[in-house]
Amino acid sequence: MSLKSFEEGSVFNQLSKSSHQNVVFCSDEDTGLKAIIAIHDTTLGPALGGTRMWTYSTEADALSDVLRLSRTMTYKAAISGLNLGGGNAVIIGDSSTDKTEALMRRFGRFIKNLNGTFITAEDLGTNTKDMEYIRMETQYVTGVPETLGGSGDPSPIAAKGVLMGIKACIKEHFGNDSLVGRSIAVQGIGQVGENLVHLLREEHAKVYVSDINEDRLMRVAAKYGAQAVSNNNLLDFEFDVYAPCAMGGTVNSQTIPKMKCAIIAGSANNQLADEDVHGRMLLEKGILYAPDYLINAGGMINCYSELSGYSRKRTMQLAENIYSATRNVLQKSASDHIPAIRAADIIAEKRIADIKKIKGSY
Ligand SMILES: NC(=O)c1ccc[n+]([C@@H]2O[C@H](COP(=O)([O-])OP(=O)(O)OC[C@H]3O[C@@H](n4cnc5c(N)ncnc54)[C@H](O)[C@@H]3O)[C@@H](O)[C@H]2O)c1
Repeated sequence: MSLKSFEEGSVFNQLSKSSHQNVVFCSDEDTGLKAIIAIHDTTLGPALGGTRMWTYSTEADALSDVLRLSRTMTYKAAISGLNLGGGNAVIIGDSSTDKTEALMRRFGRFIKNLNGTFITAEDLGTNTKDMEYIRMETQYVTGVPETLGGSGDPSPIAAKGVLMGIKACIKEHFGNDSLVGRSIAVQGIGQVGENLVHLLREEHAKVYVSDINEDRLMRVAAKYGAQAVSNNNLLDFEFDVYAPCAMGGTVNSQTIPKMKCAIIAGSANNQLADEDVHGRMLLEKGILYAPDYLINAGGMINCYSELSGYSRKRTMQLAENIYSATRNVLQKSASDHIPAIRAADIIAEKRIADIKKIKGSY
């Protein structure tokens, strides 16, 4: 193999194809730290993104995840009108056995060395305690506990944003955004899902819930007066809205033909298994899709607010803006006859290009 060609999927192959501004590999033998920080774009501001700790099978898998996640953060910030860029970090390891104070603080030193171009927050496998350790080494971290001046748990804000996305879709489809009597299936009733069920019931929607955790399913169903549905045949039922709030990839070539819902709008990241293929399939089937990175931006909005002095009221207002942003995307999707995810990408890319131009002019 010549030095000019890289093996498909290899670390160098992925880097050669990516459009990231900076990718930093962090390694420390003493603490066992192996991490990658990817900064995708800082046109709009410093790159903000979570730190995920996960047992990746290969280093190439870890790189692929961090490149994809950081790019999504760029689009999420851009479409939400935030003055932030997109970045993300992954630590390779088992969060239940490999995580130590020293490892998190060593990782914090790597973030410090990036001089504010990357700001992190919690993600899968990390929590507010870990953010506290990072904070001991650098100021460039959000999501620290409320007792330390942070914004605390972002999931109520994330759920509020998803509610706004659902209401915007309901308005587009039914002509008014009342949720009274609308049927909504929430798949995954964890931190975001449970908050969403609460908000939906307050608006008198008929809520159906499913989760792989039976105890949680029964508890949440009873607490909010929702109906529990088996996770295996959730898509066999007819709902107005399917709200995926667990894992990604549930909207795919196998599930779309079975779907009887009018709308898909939930918090899960990367809901479409393949954005191009499945975005187009939804458009052709007439199912409205609220782009995941737009309506689940509440977590990022929460971090953004923390950076500028946290105010719950202002944060809620920013989350409420997701309603008009979703309506813009759906209208562009309808008028240009393009998938909603593509319409969202175009709007986000235009904001970045416009700001890049004005930044280049002084
Ligand atoms: N927490 C946030 O602030 C936030 C912000 C933006 C996006 N998200 C995304 O929203 C989703 C949910 O996040 P969360 O913080 O509520 O997670 P969580 O871990 O608290 O809850 C996930 C729930 O989904 C259930 N679940 C897992 N696999 C399932 C399956 N196959 N079918 C049905 N249920 C399943 C789990 O049992 C759990 O109850 C994730 O994709 C996350 O990336 C979260």
